[in-house]
Amino acid sequence: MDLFTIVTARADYELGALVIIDQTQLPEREVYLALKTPEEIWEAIYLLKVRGAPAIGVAAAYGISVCMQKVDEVDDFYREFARVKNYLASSRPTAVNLFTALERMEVALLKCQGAGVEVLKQVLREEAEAIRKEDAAACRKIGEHGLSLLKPGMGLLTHCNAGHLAVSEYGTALAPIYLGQEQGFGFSVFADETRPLLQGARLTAFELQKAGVDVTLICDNMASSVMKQGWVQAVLVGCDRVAANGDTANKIGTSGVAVLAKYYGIPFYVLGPTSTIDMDCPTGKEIKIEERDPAEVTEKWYARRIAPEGIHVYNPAFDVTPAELITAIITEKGIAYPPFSDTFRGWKECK
Ligand SMILES: CSC[C@@H](O)[C@@H](O)C(=O)COP(=O)(O)O
Repeated sequence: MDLFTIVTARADYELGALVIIDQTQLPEREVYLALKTPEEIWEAIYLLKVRGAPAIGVAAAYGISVCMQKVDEVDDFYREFARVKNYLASSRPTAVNLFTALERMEVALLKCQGAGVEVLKQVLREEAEAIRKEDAAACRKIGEHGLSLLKPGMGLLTHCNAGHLAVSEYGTALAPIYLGQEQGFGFSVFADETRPLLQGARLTAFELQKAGVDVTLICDNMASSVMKQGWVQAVLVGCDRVAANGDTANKIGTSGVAVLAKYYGIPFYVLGPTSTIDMDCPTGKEIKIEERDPAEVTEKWYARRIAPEGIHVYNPAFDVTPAELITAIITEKGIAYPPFSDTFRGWKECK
């Protein structure tokens, strides 16, 4: 698929850079950035130039690997690794993939204590690549499991962007849609624009249109109207962190869509890799919700300021959908139905 030629994040070791497509410039321009320092990588994650839970994890893994290729003293290696790891981990708090990817890189490194610096660099390169490949493979499986719950001709609704740009290849929430497209399912998809940063309008609409899917963009406050008219038979959303009880953090506005789906009797599906399930987080209450710059609400993306100067703004980037509103959670390992925790435990135990 033409869409899949877009590279969300990759390491270019000759250039000494993490290369990403700048998602803030989509859909107008497909611009790639070569990020060479921890500061540039931190800023790209913070400013959502690379975003989406798995993509942030992959970018951080490649990013730290690229930065560590420049360290030649074995004595400095572990100290510098810890410094860059902690720094990158401070870029965004909610998506667990950022932390698990960086932890995995550290574990790989710690297994090689006593090795020479070239071995350590190689280990980081391999681990980062393994993280990306596992995510891509998980997406395909998520798509297959998700598609088994859908029927040809269905109307679907999605919020934010959990597609190719947020992971790689099929994405998570969009994976059944891409697989269905390949198999002639003829879905019609409603993409919520997703205020305030418009990931739905800028990214999901772009992706689905490029893939030839029948997609209609709606403002967030139109979801109830399209559901009421019977145009939506299932909601598919991604996730940034799933607590052990199934409470799910995803882009702000997701919980509102879940409430609407419950009201209209529409199944509400959460799709993501098992790496997004955080068994150390018992419920959604323990998930840290990122709060962002008020300017994202008052002026960003608009030609002029749209709110009075000095207005108080509350700008949480995510919200938590309670497990009781979720019909099923679909991962690469299968489909979990409520109560979710036993299934999660089984998945986590058999790695
Ligand atoms: C497969 S991506 C899943 C989630 O990360 C996605 O739905 C989302 O909320 C992204 O938020 P963002 O702030 O754009 O990083």
